Amino acid sequence: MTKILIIEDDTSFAQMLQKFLARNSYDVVLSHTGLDGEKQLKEHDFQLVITDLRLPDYDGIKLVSNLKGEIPVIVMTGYAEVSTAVKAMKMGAYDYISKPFTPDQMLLVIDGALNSKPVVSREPVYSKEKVEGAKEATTSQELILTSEATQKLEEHIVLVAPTDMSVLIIGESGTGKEVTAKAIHQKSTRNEKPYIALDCGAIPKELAASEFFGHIKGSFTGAVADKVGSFEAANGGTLFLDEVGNLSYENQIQLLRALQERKIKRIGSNSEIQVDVRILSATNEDLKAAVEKGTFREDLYHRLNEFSLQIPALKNRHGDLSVLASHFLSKFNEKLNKQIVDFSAEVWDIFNAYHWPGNIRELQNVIQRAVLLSTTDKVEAKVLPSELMSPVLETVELGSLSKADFEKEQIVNALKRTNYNKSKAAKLLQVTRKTLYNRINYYDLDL
Ligand SMILES: Nc1ncnc2c1ncn2[C@@H]1O[C@H](COP(=O)(O)OP(=O)(O)OP(=O)(O)O)[C@@H](O)[C@H]1O
Repeated sequence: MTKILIIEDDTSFAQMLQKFLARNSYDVVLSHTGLDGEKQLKEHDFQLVITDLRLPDYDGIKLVSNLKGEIPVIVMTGYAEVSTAVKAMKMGAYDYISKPFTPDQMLLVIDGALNSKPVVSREPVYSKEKVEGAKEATTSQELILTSEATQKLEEHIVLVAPTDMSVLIIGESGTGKEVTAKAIHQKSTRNEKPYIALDCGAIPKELAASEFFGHIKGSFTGAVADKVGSFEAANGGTLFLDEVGNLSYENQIQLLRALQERKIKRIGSNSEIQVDVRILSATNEDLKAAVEKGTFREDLYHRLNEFSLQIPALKNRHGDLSVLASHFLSKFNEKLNKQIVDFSAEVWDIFNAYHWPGNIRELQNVIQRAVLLSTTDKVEAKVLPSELMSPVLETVELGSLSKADFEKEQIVNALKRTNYNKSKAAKLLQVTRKTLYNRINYYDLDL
């Protein structure tokens, strides 16, 4: 029986969830504090953790980061906490679910998490042995790029894919860096060889070398059997290093050496193994700035970045939004056995006005939830999560210049949505009319 740990300080809600999941054949252990949750994790083997993000004695994000991707984690968030949820996902959480949610939504997210790939995906997605499966994987992971903002990106993918150049894929969380990496592999001459993905953000630094290069039994405490590292597993094919900016300095040196010499040694072994691997990597932080700050090695940066692809945030690719939304609508219609034909005009307006901090992943989650909850043949606004309805000015520090563009966009969107009625726009933004006027003057918005 699958064992799940729920960490939630609201005891009656936690018990309700426990009963529901027990009826669905899950073995659930409850913890009402972060510290007790940690204790339970030490004492039992869980296949999944579901945790509230705000615990009185503990920060859910810290818990996610401590687990380092060893067990999938789903975070439960309250109203308008998407940005924190996105942060949790960057730290390695599998997914988030916004309260209030229906039991069926929870089952869907649990199902996804339990079937998610482990930190190191050993599955050669497009290997020779899996030609049959490869087609399936391609359709389910279809890369949609249709807007002007992504036209160049598509051209660049087509040009760089057949080469052996290492590609650095840059973009916010959920913009599609991993699907882009898979698409490059698929369009390359290595597409019948393995594709291995390694999440550098989720491996503890002491284990990174063993993940990269493998080890032999007994070479360190915990090395209970021989292990093939990602370089060897990807030999002849492609190695995708996700969140590469999170590698420790020491791990950066080890990686650089392997890339320069094209040879590796398993930990504890003296024999060198020749490897032929194409490296794709991804980052959601500014690696150039990390180089300037001295936290990321410049030589490694240039090795990884023979070519770079910048994936725009969803809010900057509105031409793609409608195509992506329709794509996810048919995907979830099929998955959930529904026949919803479209979104209402109001829903389209909301989609277009929203800033999508979780990018395409968030859009996909919103549509999955909407398809599940819809009872008519059109998705209506009432089945959308509440955070989409109210722009999140309150999470933006007013006056912070780094957030200026975002804030300007929020103001313009709110005004458009209220037909330029400043009182209504101020209400929507949850600021006073006076603040709104001040911000309009401050930004010199021509309205
Ligand atoms: N262009 C796209 N077309 C279709 N689906 C997409 C596209 N981009 C992303 N997706 C979907 O959105 C989800 C998130 O994509 P992906 O995991 O590639 O993002 P990411 O940028 O690697 O995120 P993270 O930085 O959090 O790892 C996936 O389910 C993916 O299939």
